[in-house]
Amino acid sequence: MDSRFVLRLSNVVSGYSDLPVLWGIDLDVTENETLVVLGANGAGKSTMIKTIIGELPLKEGSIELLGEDVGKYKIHQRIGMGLAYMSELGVFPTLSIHENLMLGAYGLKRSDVRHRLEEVYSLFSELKGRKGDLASSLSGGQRKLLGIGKALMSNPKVLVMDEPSSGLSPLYVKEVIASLSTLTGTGRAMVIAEQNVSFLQLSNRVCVIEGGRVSFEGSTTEFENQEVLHKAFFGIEG
Ligand SMILES: Nc1ncnc2c1ncn2[C@@H]1O[C@H](COP(=O)(O)OP(=O)(O)OP(=O)(O)O)[C@@H](O)[C@H]1O
Repeated sequence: MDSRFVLRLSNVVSGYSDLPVLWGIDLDVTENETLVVLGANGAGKSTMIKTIIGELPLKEGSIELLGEDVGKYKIHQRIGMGLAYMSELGVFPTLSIHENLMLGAYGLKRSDVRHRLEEVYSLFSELKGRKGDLASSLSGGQRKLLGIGKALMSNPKVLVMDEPSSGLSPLYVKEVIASLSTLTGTGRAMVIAEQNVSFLQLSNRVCVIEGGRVSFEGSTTEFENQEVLHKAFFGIEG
């Protein structure tokens, strides 16, 4: 087993009923890497994220997290091993920013909690100034940041996100990208499923899903040099 891979999907087949949505996905993510998973509506991006975190069972294939086969592990077991999932559904509007972050610290030692809070507040200083405010008072972009901050409380090795841009205006998308850029190269791998190509600013590698299959996988530079893909996603000649 190659320890450089923090996450490895081999021949992953999964879906919601008897008919698979993902048809044999192979994908490796190395530590410190930011992988952006692109694809059109219905391509299978969310299904892939749900399968990685353990919300959907594997029909075939395997998933390794930090060298361990986690295919049969439940979500909480994967999270305990170093996987985190950013979801805005995990942000509770009637709780304060601080209380939301503390929910992400479940099971941590008190001294670790202090360190984790310091890191999250230093990454997202606008949350720090509003610790006591209800999450419901945050803007859409700030709510996403709180979701990311909450996921970071467990100090994950692999952070996965499903469309962090959804529902955000271009200005807030910029804000989220700027905040995520402070996370790149901090020893964590990030897997970001997106339709918004602005997220390529963050990525080292790109994976394109079409009809539940990987149609491209390579460096961001390679992706940008692929005229057909470039045109398909940017709508312009490469
Ligand atoms: N809960 C579900 N039950 C049955 N089929 C589903 C379910 N969720 C998604 N699908 C189907 O799985 C396929 C892939 O959907 P998925 O949500 O993974 O795509 P996506 O690439 O994330 O798209 P989008 O960008 O629109 O969110 C689609 O055909 C969709 O209809």
